[in-house]
Amino acid sequence: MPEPGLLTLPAPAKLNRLLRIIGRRPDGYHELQTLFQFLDHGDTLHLTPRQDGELRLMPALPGVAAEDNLILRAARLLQAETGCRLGAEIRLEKRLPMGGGLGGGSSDAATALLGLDRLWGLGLDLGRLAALGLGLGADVPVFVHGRAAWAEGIGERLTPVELDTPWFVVIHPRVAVSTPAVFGAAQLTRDTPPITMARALQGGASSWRNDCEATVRELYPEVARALDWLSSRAPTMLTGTGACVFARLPSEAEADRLLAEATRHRWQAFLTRGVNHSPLHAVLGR
Ligand SMILES: C[C@@](CO)(OP(=O)(O)O)[C@H](O)COP(=O)(O)OP(=O)(O)OC[C@H]1O[C@@H](n2ccc(N)nc2=O)[C@H](O)[C@@H]1O
Ligand SMILES: Nc1ncnc2c1ncn2[C@@H]1O[C@H](COP(=O)(O)OP(=O)(O)O)[C@@H](O)[C@H]1O
Repeated sequence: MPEPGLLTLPAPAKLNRLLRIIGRRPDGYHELQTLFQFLDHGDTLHLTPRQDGELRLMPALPGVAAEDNLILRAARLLQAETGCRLGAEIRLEKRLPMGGGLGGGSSDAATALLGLDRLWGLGLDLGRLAALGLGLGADVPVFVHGRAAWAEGIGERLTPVELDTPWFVVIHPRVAVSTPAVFGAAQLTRDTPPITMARALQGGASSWRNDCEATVRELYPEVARALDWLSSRAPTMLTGTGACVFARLPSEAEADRLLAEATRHRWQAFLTRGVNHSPLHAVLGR
């Protein structure tokens, strides 16, 4: 028997198919140009309403205090913003590595915002939920809108795009990368000339690069080893500030063969496909 009021929702991963750092704002945040695409792989959230207004999250994530968990922060923000007096019981099935550049925390937060909006009958539009989400992290708005996107600013100015949808073999080099450490590194290049979205799309996947790669290679030798191994077999990039690296394959069969080889070499890896529409929005019908 399904639990009454239970809502089970995906929190998909993302890849940065391209990432250019074109400047730094006075507040220290970096101005980016990036292409976000979702994956058909991610975390799952199970939400049930509570009448007493309490928020409970299970299980705890190693190294993350409950109050710092982006799911609880999103839930509290929504309660504060709307005056809603309902609460929720939230169970998180965590599959995405933390600090992996796959946006797991941001995606969990977006799924909590959209899921609780539905559970509590709030009816907020995506623009308002995205504005709330931006206060939790630069990557949250793209997950709220649910469309693959060309992003500018710190990642909040979004234009929906339809990208190619290859199969990917993603390797997690078993190290957590600190996003502030990469953005704070002296050697990071911050002066890549801006380009138009049209030019970026015209260039196609073979022209896309990630400006964080050289710095992440220097700071995290495990990531450099994964990039070297994978790129000798298929076109490969770093996602976000890492740690995950991904190879792009034209067919599932080729991706399967590469995954098998990666596993034999004891890499922690998985196979997935790029999707331009978030599976979260498909489930919610938004
Ligand atoms: C760079 C990206 C690309 O997708 O990478 P990943 O973190 O997913 O690897 C993201 O924009 C990251 O977004 P997110 O992880 O939400 O970052 P936030 O929590 O907002 O910021 C963490 C810290 O990174 C730095 N930061 C982040 C984003 C940005 N455009 N410029 C920055 O300088 C700031 O020092 C900030 O305090
Ligand atoms: N629900 C959550 N899932 C993952 N990380 C979270 C969550 N809540 C807070 N965090 C914190 O956010 C950090 C970045 O997480 P994550 O989004 O997984 O990585 P990235 O931004 O590199 O893709 C984690 O190291 C953790 O400290």
